[in-house]
Amino acid sequence: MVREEEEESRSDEGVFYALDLGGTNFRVLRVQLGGKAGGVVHQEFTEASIPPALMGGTSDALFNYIAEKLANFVAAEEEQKFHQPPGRQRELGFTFSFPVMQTSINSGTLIRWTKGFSISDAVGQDVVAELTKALQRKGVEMPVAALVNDTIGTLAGGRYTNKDVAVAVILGTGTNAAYVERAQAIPKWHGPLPKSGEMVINMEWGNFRSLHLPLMEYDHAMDVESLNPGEQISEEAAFFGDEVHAKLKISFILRTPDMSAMHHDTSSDLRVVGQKLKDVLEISNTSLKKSRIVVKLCNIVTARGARLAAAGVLGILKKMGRDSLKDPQKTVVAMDGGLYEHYAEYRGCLENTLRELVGEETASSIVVEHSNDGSGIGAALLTASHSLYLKDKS
Ligand SMILES: Nc1ncnc2c1ncn2[C@@H]1O[C@H](COP(=O)(O)OP(=O)(O)O)[C@@H](O)[C@H]1O
Repeated sequence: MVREEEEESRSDEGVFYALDLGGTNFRVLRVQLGGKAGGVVHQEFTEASIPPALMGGTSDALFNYIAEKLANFVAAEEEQKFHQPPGRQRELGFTFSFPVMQTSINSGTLIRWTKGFSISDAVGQDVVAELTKALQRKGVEMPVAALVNDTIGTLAGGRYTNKDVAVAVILGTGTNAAYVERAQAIPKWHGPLPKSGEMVINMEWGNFRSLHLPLMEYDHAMDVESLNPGEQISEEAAFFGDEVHAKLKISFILRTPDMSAMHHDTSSDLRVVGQKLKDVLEISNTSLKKSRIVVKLCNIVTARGARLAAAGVLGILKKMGRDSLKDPQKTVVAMDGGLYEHYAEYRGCLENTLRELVGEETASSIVVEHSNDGSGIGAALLTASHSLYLKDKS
């Protein structure tokens, strides 16, 4: 839970940095905030992927790599574009989207890795301290003022420009959601109530389990397979001939962008499907009939994922009492993540399902919006509102 304090922070101005590590890619963002009415004056970012070897190495190796990219980006800051009020240090917001036990606004211990990372010596460590040490090793003196989850960052970034943003959903390598809740509706909160009367809930909905969403045999197979690769491969079907092709036995060989390309193949002979099967799986000469079945399969898998995500959003809207609005008040759901952004069929199915679930009348008051890197801006804003510099001066 994070207290809603952005409102008071708008007097902040200066250069803020945000670093976003949430999966296969990480981004570094530089923002010039223009004070009370100025908003975001300038922003620049750079992106890099995490080399697979570093995803399973040591904490130092990962954070050294990140610190080096950040150091290079900071060194490239141009004086003509970015101005820092005199005597004020640049500060950093760290968006770290893995399960963390947050111990303060700028510290938190890693509970476990997800999304393909497995760096055992980082588990149980304060990720802000790990990052800070690496920055110091690279000669970057930039305090980390806020540790943020990407859903929280997206919510804060979205709300900064549009007060109707009340929900943020990430659909990328992983998935999660956050929303604005009435503080009084949070039984486990016994502290003082925030002035706004609202708090933000980070749902960590990737861990959601419910009897209402039964796991299918394929879910179990995938779960087991992800821990013990190679042990749970179904060889019952021989769809592409009498034998199961060798590449089909390799877990996770078919990446979402390839599946998406096949799903969106509009050519009359489904040549993208044929090409992908050949390139990725080394299966050639697939008949048109079989290619059509492959597209249908892509559709089944996508529709299930999209409908589950829509059900999750409906759950939030119900909890907020916004699932049957008849008045013109809008509820904006800020979405981000590569899956939502790039997979048009997925995105369309999610939005149609949500409309179907809330009904036409309410659908007009629910707006699903792509928040383009709202998370980075949000992290920079939260950094500004929790500035260590301001704390020191007050
Ligand atoms: N062209 C694409 N079509 C479908 N899915 C895509 C495409 N490009 C990326 N993705 C999905 O987006 C995910 C990356 O999401 P992103 O939000 O960029 O990063 P991350 O969650 O790793 O920080 C990939 O794992 C992949 O599933």
